[in-house]
Amino acid sequence: MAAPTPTTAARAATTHNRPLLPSPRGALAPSFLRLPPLPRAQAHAQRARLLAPVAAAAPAAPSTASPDAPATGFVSGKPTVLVAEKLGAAGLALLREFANVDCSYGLSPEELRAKISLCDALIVRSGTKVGRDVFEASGGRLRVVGRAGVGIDNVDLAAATEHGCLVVNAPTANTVAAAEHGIALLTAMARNIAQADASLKAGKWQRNKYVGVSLVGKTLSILGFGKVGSEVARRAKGLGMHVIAHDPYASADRARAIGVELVSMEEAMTTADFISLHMPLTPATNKMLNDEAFAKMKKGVRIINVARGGVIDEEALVRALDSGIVAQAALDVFTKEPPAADNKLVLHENVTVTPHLGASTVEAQEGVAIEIAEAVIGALKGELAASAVNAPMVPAEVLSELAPFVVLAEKLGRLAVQLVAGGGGIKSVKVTYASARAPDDLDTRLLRAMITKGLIEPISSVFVNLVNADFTAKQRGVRITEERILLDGSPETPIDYIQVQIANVESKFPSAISETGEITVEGRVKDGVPHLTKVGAFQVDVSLEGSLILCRQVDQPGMIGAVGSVLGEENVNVSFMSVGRLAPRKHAVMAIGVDEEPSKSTLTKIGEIPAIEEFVFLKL
Ligand SMILES: NC(=O)C1=CN([C@@H]2O[C@H](COP(=O)(O)OP(=O)(O)OC[C@H]3O[C@@H](n4cnc5c(N)ncnc54)[C@H](O)[C@@H]3O)[C@@H](O)[C@H]2O)C=CC1
Ligand SMILES: O=C(O)C(=O)COP(=O)(O)O
Repeated sequence: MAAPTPTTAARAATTHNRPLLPSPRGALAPSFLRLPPLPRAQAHAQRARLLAPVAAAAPAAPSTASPDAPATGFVSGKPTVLVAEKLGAAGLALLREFANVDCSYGLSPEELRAKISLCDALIVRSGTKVGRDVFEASGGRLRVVGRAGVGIDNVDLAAATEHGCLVVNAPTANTVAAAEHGIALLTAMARNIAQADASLKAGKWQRNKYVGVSLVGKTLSILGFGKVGSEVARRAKGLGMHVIAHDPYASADRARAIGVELVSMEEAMTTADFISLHMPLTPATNKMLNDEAFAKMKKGVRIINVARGGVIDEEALVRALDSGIVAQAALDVFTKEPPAADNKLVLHENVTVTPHLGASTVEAQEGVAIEIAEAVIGALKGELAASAVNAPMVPAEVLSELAPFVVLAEKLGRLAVQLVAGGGGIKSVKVTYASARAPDDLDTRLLRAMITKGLIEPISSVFVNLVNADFTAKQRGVRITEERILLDGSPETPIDYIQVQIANVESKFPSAISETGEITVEGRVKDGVPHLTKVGAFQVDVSLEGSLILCRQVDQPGMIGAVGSVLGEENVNVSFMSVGRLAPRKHAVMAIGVDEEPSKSTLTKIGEIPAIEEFVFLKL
C-alpha cells in the first residue's frame, strides 16, 4: 500500500524541548492508572522495555551495589523503601509484601542523607524536606519519592527530575478530610469554639464575650477551586452560604454544576465575608495574601487556611488582624512548621490554630497510605503512575496503543546515533511523526523521551528515563525539534511513520545521509513489530529485532548470497534481509537483520566482498 501523502497545509513544526513535567493540575489527576495487560507476548516484552527506565535501569549506588546483585535491578533482590513519616498500617502492609521497609520516623537531615543511598524509594508526608542534598546523597539509587498526601512543596522537583527520580503523590485520599477540617475551622472560628472552650476550662463563664457570627447568607470566597476547594464549596452551600471562587485554571462548567460562580481575584477578595484558601504553594501563590491584598478586603473579613502557610504573608496577617481588617483567622498550616513558640499568629486571641491536621483522620490516613504504597510499588515495578508529578502521564489505553511505536522510537534513536562518525557532537535532531491524527490527538512526549534515550544512552554513561529525558538532552546541548506531518486517511493507526534526522554531522555510513544532508532513519510499525523502512534516501524493510548490518553496494546479482554465506559460515543467523535501491544496477543499500553479533573477522570478510562499498554494524 502506498504511503498516504502529506497535506502541505498541515505540515506543522511543533514544540522544541517541551518540558516533560505535567502541569500541577494535570499532575493531580483523580484516577489511579494502571497498565492493562497488552494483548500479545511480544507487546508484553515491549511494554517491559518501555517501562524499564524507572524500574530496573537506574544505576545502583556504587557504594552499596553488590557485584552479584540479582536481575531484579534492586541491590538486595527486593527494593528498600524508607518510610520517613508515620504511614497507615494498610499501606505499610502492602509495601512489606513487595519491599524491605525501613520505618524511621523523625530523622534529622543528616540522618536522612546518610540512609538514602541504601534506599530505592522514600515515602514522606509534609514534615520531611526532600531537597537537592537528598538526591545528591542517594548516589543514583533513589528511584521514587512518594509523597503520602497532596502538597509536594517539600520536595525539590527540579532536583528529582535531574536525578531521574520519579515523584508520585497521593492526590485524592485526603481531599474530604481537608475539606471537613476547613469547614470545622470555619464554624469553630465563627462561634469562637476554641476560645470559649479554653475560657470555660479556665473556670470562666463568658457568654457575652463569645458572641459569634452567623454563616447563612454570608459570602464565602474560595481561592483555589480544586479538589479540596470544591468539596468545601459543597459543604458551605449546605450551610446556606453564598459561595464564589477564584481559580485561574478551573472550569466554569464544573463550578456552575455545584452552584458556585467563578470570579476574578479582585472580586473574590473585595466581596467576601469569609475567604478560604485551597491552592498549592507555588512561586505564584507564595504570599498571595499580603498587605496589598488585605487592604482590598471588606473590614471584618475572616480567613481560613488549610492549604499552605506560605500563601499568606504571616506578618501582614498579624497587621491586618491588629488593624481590624481581618476579624478572625483559622489556620491549620504555617510558613514554618512547627511554628516558633512566640509566633504572633498562634498566640493571637482572634486566631484559631491546629497543627496541620487537615489530612489527619483515621480514614484519610489509611486511604493515603494505600494510595501512596500502590503508587510507589507501581513505580518500582516500572509502571507509569497517574499520580506521577514529574513525568508524563499517559492514559493506559494510549500507552497500550503507543507501545510498539515507543519501541520503534528508541530503536530509531539508537540507529541514528550509531550512524554518526565518532558517535558524539550531536546538537540538532529533528523528529517527524507522520500521522492522520490531529496534533492535539497525539501526545508525543513518551516517544520523544524514548528517542532521546536511544540517542544518548549508546554514547554515554547517562541513564535516561521518562523523567529526565528532556533535561538530559538539554544538558548535553542536544536540541530536539518535533514536526508533524498530517496525512490524509484513517486516524485509526496513531502513527504512519517516524523519522529521526541528525543534522550537521558526518556519518560512518555516508549512504545514511539524505539529499538534504542529515543522517536519516525512518521506521514504521507493521503487525505490531517495529521496522526500519528508510536509511538516507534508500527504502528498506527490516524488522528491528536483534542487530543490523547495513551495506552499500553496486546493485548486482549474487550480493545477498555473498553476504549471507559469510554470515552462515560463522553461524550468524540472518533474521531479515532487504535491499533498497535508487535504480536497477545502480547503488543499493542492503539491510540485514542478524540474531547474533558477528565477530570482527566476519565483519572484515563482509567488507572485503568486492561490490560492497561501505557497511556498518549497528546494535539495536
Ligand atoms: N492541611 C492539610 O493537611 C492539607 C492541605 N492540603 C493542601 O490543600 C491545597 C489544595 O489541595 P487539592 O485541592 O487537593 O489540590 P488541587 O490541585 O485539586 O487544587 C488546587 C487548585 O488551586 C488552583 N490554583 C493554582 N494556582 C492558583 C492561584 N494562583 N489562584 C487560585 N487558584 C489557584 C489550581 O488550579 C487547582 O484547581 C494544597 O495546597 C494542598 O497541599 C491538601 C490536603 C490536606
Ligand atoms: O496532603 C497535603 O497536602 C497535606 O498537607 C497533608 O499533610 P500531611 O500528610 O498530614 O503531613
